[in-house]
Amino acid sequence: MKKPTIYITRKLPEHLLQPYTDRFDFQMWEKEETPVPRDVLLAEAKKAQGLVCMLSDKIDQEFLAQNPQLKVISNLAVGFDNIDIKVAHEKGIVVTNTPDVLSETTADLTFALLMATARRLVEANEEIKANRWGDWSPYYMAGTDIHHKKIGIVGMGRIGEAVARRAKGFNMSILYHNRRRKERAEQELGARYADFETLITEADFIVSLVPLSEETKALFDKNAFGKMKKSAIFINASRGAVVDEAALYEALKEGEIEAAGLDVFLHEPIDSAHPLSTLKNVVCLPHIGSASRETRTTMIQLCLDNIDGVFYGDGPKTAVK
Ligand SMILES: NC(=O)C1=CN([C@@H]2O[C@H](COP(=O)(O)OP(=O)(O)OC[C@H]3O[C@@H](n4cnc5c(N)ncnc54)[C@H](O)[C@@H]3O)[C@@H](O)[C@H]2O)C=CC1
Ligand SMILES: O=C(O)C(=O)CO
Repeated sequence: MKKPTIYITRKLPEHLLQPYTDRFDFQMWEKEETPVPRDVLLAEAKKAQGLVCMLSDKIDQEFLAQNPQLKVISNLAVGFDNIDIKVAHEKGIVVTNTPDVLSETTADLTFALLMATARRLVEANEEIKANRWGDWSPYYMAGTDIHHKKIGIVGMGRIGEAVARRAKGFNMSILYHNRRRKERAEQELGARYADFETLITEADFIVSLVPLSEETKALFDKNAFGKMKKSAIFINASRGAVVDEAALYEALKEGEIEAAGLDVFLHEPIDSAHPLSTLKNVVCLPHIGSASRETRTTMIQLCLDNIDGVFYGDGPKTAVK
């Protein structure tokens, strides 16, 4: 058979594609750091039987209506809120994502963000860069403790559990909220299930690791921030849209909560003019949860293996159901 054409929406390293080139004809957007323009994506995808896409590509009804010939869409992410799964499935297109392989790396970053926010690491580093480090004084750059505090994890899935394992190592008490109770995690980690309201009211650190869906859109709103402790620290490593950003800004500015650590935003990328990045009590990161060299390589390989499985094997390793 003729080699299937696979369109890749961002420049990926040639050596990772090389093992598959006898079986696929790869076409690729030429830039690594700039997303493919919509018109190019629409034109190129029409010539392809498979697509490797990124979070920044909107695989919506319009795209899918124009590309019913696609057999597989392989998303370089575990989150798939950029893809209209229902419409893709109606058209018989297989959608795949990259679960598990990024869980530990994303949990490392989430916990690092929690620590950086609680202990004001970014602000402290800025003190030295701006030559403001003076004499020792008792409360200079004092943050808040992490050990023995209460963490509340909203979305106790693969990454949520990996964060809970890290929290256990810091002797934290662990609350979680999830669609389903997880008895195994409760036993292994001493985690306690709580409804959403109890979790946000009681936790010292509230960590969002819940996927973006109609149910979770703006889950963290004015009402939720109003219920948190004044000393609460909010961490978001899932998707920006689970937060009402204006409400978060108000809560941080008015001292309704103490601080926030954010890896994700409603409209990415943000810049220094974004209201949340102007606040001293916020640590902002440019969506780097899974960004280790090892994990990004593994994610790319999994994307390609999924496509390979659809065309030449027993199906994809990790299909979105
Ligand atoms: N910052 C970053 O770079 C990264 C962000 N992510 C985000 O993290 C999310 C979670 O990834 P995984 O842990 O692999 O997913 P997962 O599917 O294993 O876990 C999500 C958990 O949330 C729960 N959940 C879903 N809807 C809920 C609701 N309405 N209320 C309560 N619980 C609900 C599910 O039951 C599940 O246990 C991804 O969807 C993605 O948005 C993932 C990787 C990297
Ligand atoms: O995998 C995801 O969902 C991300 O956000 C990036 O790894």
